[in-house]
Amino acid sequence: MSGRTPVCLTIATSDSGGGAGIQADLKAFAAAGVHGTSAIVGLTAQNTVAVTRIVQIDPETIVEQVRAVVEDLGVDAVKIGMVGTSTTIDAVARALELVPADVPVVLDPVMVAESGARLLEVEAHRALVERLLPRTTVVTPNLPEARALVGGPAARGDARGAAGSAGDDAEQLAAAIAALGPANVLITGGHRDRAEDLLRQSDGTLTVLHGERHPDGAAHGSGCTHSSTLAAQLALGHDLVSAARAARAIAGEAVRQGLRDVGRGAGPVDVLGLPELRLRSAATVEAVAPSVVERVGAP
Ligand SMILES: Nc1ncnc2c1ncn2[C@@H]1O[C@H](COP(=O)(O)OP(=O)(O)O)[C@@H](O)[C@H]1O
Ligand SMILES: Cc1ncc(COP(=O)(O)OP(=O)(O)O)c(N)n1
Repeated sequence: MSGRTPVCLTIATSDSGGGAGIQADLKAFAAAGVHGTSAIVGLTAQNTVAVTRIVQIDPETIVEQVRAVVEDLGVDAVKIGMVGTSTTIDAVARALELVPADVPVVLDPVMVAESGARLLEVEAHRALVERLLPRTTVVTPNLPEARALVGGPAARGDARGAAGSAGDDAEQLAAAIAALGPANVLITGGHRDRAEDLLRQSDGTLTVLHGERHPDGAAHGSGCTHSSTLAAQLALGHDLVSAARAARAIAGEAVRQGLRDVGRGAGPVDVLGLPELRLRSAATVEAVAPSVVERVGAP
């Protein structure tokens, strides 16, 4: 990698609760040391227990946001998150034509929130498969989303699904999804017994990415954090297996140190290590600007 700061672009939806979506993506980019940019395709009124409203951004504004970023800052990797409707998917597909063909695209096929709300209209599944998967470098479904992509039961409205058993169908699902056009498939492990991610590369090679399962309770945004970290690692120039390993480790750590004291539902993951940052920023202000501290403290 050259000395230039890598730039990542998230094309996704805002989560007003700050746990998932655009907000999680920008935090994951920052944690990885890349510059984060965004094309916001929709807004959710969302907290840790519910999604109460979803609004889509108009298609031309979506395309224009991507154009503005590509033409000036350049893009080293793209992450696509919640896209919501087929009209938005169509705009995202048009916007991707502005991104150079050799730039990796990570697609997180977001369908259902941790709180249970549906985030992708059922009629939009087909558009996601037909318009976005063929331009995708790595698609990162969780197990229920993987089933839905190949037309399984999750497509009928239970995309959250049950945790897979030790003998779940991840390998067969990865092969079936690969046939739909993405270069590589990474089935994430949050819904699998051992929280193992499974990577299927374009040549059919399978790699299991092991990691500890941490107690649930603060996993809101784990999928967004995972896919954004993966995009950032690719932007940094790492090969796919190393990038997938880093994404598994960092998403797992973000769940482990997740904010169980924030919200009444599943708390947001913490990819930045906020308690440590709080301590560090207090010490830094003392160290670099004692006069400011004195002035703030003065009557
Ligand atoms: N409880 C957990 N402990 C450790 N890692 C987890 C846990 N839940 C999810 N992960 C990791 O976080 C990433 C996102 O996984 P997943 O939960 O499957 O996605 P989503 O949030 O889209 O449902 C994966 O790398 C997964 O292995
Ligand atoms: C606006 C928005 N985008 C994505 C999600 C889903 O986030 P994800 O990390 O995939 O999964 P959960 O944390 O919700 O399980 C969302 N809720 N909102």
